[in-house]
Amino acid sequence: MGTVLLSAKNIVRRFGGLTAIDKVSIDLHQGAVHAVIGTNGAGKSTLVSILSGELPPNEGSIFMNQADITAWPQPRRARAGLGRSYQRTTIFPNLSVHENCRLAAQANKQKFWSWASAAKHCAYSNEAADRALELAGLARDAARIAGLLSHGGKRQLEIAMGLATHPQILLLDEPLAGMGPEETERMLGLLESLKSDLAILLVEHDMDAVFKISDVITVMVNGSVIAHGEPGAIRNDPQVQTAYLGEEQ
Ligand SMILES: Nc1ncnc2c1ncn2[C@@H]1O[C@H](COP(=O)(O)OP(=O)(O)OP(=O)(O)O)[C@@H](O)[C@H]1O
Repeated sequence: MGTVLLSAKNIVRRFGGLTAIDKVSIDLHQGAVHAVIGTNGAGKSTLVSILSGELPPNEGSIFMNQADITAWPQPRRARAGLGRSYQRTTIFPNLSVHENCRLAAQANKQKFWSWASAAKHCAYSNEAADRALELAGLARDAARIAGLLSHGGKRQLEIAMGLATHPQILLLDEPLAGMGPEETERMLGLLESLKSDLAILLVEHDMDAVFKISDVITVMVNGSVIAHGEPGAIRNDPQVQTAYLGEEQ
C-alpha cells in the first residue's frame, strides 16, 4: 500500500450520553480501498462525517498529508482533496449529468469573481467535469438529465461529482445501496479502476462486495474497532464472526 493520505487518531464522538465513536484510529493509504463494516448503529456514518468535517469530534485528531486538519471545516478539507459521497442521492435531478459535475467542481473552487461569470463559461470546471465523467464511465451520458438515470447511474454520478473536485481521498458511504448485481459489478469495476490514484474509504453493508474489493477492513461494533486487517484475516477472526459476520449468516 502507498503513502498514508489521511490519518485519524483516537477519535471520540458523543451524542448526549451515547458514545457513538470510542477511540477509533484509522489510516487511509493511497492505492487502497479501506472498508469499514459493522452492525447497524456501530458508528460508521458518524466516522465518515467526522473525517469529512461535517461533525467535529469530541476528542482525537485528524491529519491529511501530515497537516493537522481537525479544526478545518468541511469546505476547506474538500478543497485540500477530501471528497465524499452520501448515503442519499444528492444530485440536482433537473440538470444534465455534465452540469451536475461542473457545479461540483465550481463549488469546490469558488473565487470571488466567479459570482460575476456564467458557470457554463468557466473552463476549469468544464474540464474537471469532462475528466470526472470520463473516469466514472459516464462520458456518453453527459447530456442526459440526471434525474432520468437509473439508480446505479445516479450513484455513479455522485462518484463523478466527487471526482470533479480532484480528490486525493474519497469517502464513500454505502455506494452500493439499492443496486442490483449488474450495477454492483459496474460500481466495483469503477472503484477498482480509480483506486491507484486515491485513498478510498468504503462504508458498505454488501459483504460479498466488501470482501471482493477491499485491501483492508476495519470492523466496528458499538462505536469501537474490534478488528482491523486484510480481508482473509478478518473473515477468519473468531471475534468478528461472533460479533458480526455470524449475525449476517
Ligand atoms: N445526530 C445524532 N444525534 C444523536 N445520535 C446520533 C446522531 N447520529 C448518530 N447517532 C447515533 O450514533 C450511533 C451511531 O450511528 P451511525 O449512523 O454512525 O451508525 P452506522 O454504523 O452508520 O449505522 P447504519 O449501518 O445503520 O447506517 C447510533 O446509535 C445512532 O443512533
